[in-house]
Amino acid sequence: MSETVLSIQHLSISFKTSNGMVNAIRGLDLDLYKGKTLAIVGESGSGKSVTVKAIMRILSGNQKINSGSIIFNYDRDGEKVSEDLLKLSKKEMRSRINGRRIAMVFQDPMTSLNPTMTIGKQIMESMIIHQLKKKRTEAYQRALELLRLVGITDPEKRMKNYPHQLSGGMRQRVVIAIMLACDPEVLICDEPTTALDVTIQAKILELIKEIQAKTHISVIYITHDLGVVAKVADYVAVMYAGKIVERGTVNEIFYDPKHPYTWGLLSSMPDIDSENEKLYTIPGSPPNLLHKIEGDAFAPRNVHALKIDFKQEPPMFKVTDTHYAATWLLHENAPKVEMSETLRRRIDKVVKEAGSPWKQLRS
Ligand SMILES: Nc1ncnc2c1ncn2[C@@H]1O[C@H](COP(=O)(O)OP(=O)(O)OP(=O)(O)O)[C@@H](O)[C@H]1O
Repeated sequence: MSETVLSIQHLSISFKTSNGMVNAIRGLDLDLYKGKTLAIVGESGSGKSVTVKAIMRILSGNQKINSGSIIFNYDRDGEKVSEDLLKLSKKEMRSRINGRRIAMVFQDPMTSLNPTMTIGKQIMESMIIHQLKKKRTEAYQRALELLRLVGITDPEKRMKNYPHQLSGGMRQRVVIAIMLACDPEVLICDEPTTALDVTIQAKILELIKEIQAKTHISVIYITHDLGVVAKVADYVAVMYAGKIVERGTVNEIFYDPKHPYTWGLLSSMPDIDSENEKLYTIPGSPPNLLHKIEGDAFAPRNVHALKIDFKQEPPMFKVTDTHYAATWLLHENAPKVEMSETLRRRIDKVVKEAGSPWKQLRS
């Protein structure tokens, strides 16, 4: 296993609201490895965005970090540095980390672009702000190089364009170029293709993979689209109600999932033939995070729940060195419950058809 770039340990975050404290992240542990892609998946409200915003330290003012650390390991002038991002001031985050070493691509490219500035200027600005030593001519050459890297033809001409002169897919490419301008160690992608049409989505995903192969950047992908996960991820973390309930390599999560919630997510993902089939949806809805959760947060929705699930939270059981799941079904005394035959058959089918893209799931 490669080096750990980011390590989140025992993270707990609440938000103060007029109804009380929302316990959005309830003890989260997660590692990102150098040069690898980690996909964080889960239903809406499971805490994916809050997790990555905590890394960037861009949570809203009503946030309260109750405990935990986010250790970032990187090279600074040839020296290995290990810092807890939660201990840095906002100013330090802005000047040394955000955009410089950890960059984020959002769903809507316009949130990251300045409509009144040419794209060339925006890419160069990013380099000049963060790497003061760069000369303008050097920055110009590097901007051209980055536009080529993200697949933009005729970059000299494009440098003079304003964002509104580009298509949605092109804008997202430009955002990626801006984010790469400072050679960050980590790129966080928050549903970066959701706003784009399906063919453009595939191209952007391909692009991020190509860039990763060239630059060995580490990528965190947050999405509720398992089709995207199958295409981009090396590792997958499944989130439910502010916790990681299963994590493993992409193969382990797709072909040997252990948590009933992961079974549910995989079952609700359409394959190419299920166009006219009624898709499975996980019964019930996620818990209200304003209230204290007894036992396993997924228990009320889990048809395989055991008595203990309603009383005691399951620990992370080890399946392999890379695969862990928080379900009492993995306890040695638990009854033997496997994923349904239908899901097994579907997964087998998809494995056989590997390479054929699963239809995009959008919820
Ligand atoms: N500023 C805030 N104030 C109060 N609650 C918040 C705030 N931000 C997030 N939350 C709550 O934290 C929980 C996790 O939200 P988060 O946005 O991380 O979910 P998500 O998994 O990213 O969902 P989606 O896929 O819809 O983006 C939700 O219950 C949400 O309502």
